[in-house]
Amino acid sequence: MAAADNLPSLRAVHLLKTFGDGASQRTALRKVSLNLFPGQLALLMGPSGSGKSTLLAILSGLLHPDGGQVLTRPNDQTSFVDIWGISEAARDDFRRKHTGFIFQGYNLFPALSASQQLEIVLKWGNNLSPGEARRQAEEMLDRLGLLNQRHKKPAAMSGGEKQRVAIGRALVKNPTFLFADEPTSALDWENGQAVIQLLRDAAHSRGATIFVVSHDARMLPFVDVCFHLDDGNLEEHEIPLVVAGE
Ligand SMILES: Nc1ncnc2c1ncn2[C@@H]1O[C@H](COP(=O)(O)OP(=O)(O)OP(=O)(O)O)[C@@H](O)[C@H]1O
Repeated sequence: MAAADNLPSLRAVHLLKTFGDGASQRTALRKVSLNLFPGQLALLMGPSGSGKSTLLAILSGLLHPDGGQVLTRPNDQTSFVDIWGISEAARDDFRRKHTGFIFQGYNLFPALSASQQLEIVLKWGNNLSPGEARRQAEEMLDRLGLLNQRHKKPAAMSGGEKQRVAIGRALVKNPTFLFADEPTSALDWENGQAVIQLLRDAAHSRGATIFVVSHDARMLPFVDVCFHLDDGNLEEHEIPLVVAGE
């Protein structure tokens, strides 16, 4: 199991979110609360339109909730930061220093090679020298089976290659929090399993808190906790006792 300590690294408290007005109003989250811990790989499942992407965006500091709090404790600090109670500049800084994202649409820079996509994060986010950034970028691409593709730009990559580059870009800076929206959707199961194993390693060996939205039930045996959203209501679900790969 995960090396979780007894204090959460991230707490959501009574999150509310509604979109639109009048007849077109949609309530996406209804008083959603959860605790995530250091070293934990958490999965969020639920039907289409149940609020999964909304919750991910609020937890990761990208979408303002209508009510409730997101309390985070980066790098095992003793006190919590309320990410929606600080200034926008402080929130941007928090995201840059402590969080990684894997978006559904990859969000790669069209003009940059696979290696440069990772190097830019290391130079900008972690202040590494160009040489060290390249070394760490290539090490990560190698783990993802992409070293030979390091000079390719997104237009020349397959969907699966783009997805793995996006995953490498999120993992390479060793974030405290990693948020992923359908990270295995463009992958066959062999590559999907490799990605899940990487996420699991990042949680269990480096103590990251990883929150993954996925429809892929094959992920279940690999995760430490599973939440289910239904029409904006969150429940924690039992996961299988046999943990894969250990
Ligand atoms: N920007 C928006 N404007 C209006 N309604 C929105 C917006 N974003 C989400 N919604 C609505 O909020 C609800 C939850 O949407 P959300 O995208 O969070 O669901 P989801 O579970 O991620 O769905 P999927 O699995 O299809 O990606 C839906 O009814 C959706 O139509």
